[in-house]
Amino acid sequence: MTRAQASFPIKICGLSTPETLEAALAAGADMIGLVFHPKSPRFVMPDLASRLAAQARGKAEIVALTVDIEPAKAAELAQLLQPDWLQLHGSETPDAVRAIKAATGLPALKALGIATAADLQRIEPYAGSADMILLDAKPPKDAAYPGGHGRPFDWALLAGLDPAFRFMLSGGLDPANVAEAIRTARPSGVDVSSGVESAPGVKDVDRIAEFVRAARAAAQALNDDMLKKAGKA
Ligand SMILES: O=C(O)c1ccccc1NCC(=O)[C@H](O)[C@H](O)COP(=O)(O)O
Repeated sequence: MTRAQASFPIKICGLSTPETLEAALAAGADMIGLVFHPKSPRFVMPDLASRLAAQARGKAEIVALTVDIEPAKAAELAQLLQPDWLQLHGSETPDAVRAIKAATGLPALKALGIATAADLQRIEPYAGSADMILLDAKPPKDAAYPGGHGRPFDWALLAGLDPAFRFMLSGGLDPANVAEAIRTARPSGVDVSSGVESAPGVKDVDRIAEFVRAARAAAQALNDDMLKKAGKA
């Protein structure tokens, strides 16, 4: 079990400079995401990605974000970057997730876009393949890339999920709304990109620190509440 699977992971995605990565590490982020989708404003070239990964290694889990990557390419990326996780943010089927995992030996964080209650039925087929599910907003119809658009979805849709199901929540989270999102959706972790930026692809060190602080406090309050309800506090 990785650190992220054992705790309430807070992930800062789309980091692309040593300074903003340092801010995420100093704030106590558990996971940092590097985006390998060329159409993204957060895309990092392999050389820079390797340097950022070296900076983060041992301090936070490194997540390589890909979109519909072929297993052989994923194996090359895994060899180059030695990440702790692959985030699969395209339309990868459960079989594709299995093939990518077999080629890389890495755990998979599979992103699923949620807009309506019917979308929740897409979770179950990944039970035997993805190591963690990330429930995200769907991208705008004409989007050039499939994530990181800063759009929230209706968190109340998740209230009926089995409390034992561990998932990460993302989509339009920011320092001001993350506490409410955690109270409503009761996720096992959170992920942010746009909400800690001043412009697409430009991370803001103060917003990163505020986000981690707010998410950590809300996760602690959620945990206290669950212990209280279970009669353990
Ligand atoms: O961030 C991107 O540019 C990106 C490109 C292609 C696929 C996914 C991408 N981002 C995903 C994320 O950053 C997060 O996992 C998540 O969707 C949160 O994004 P945001 O709503 O911007 O906080």
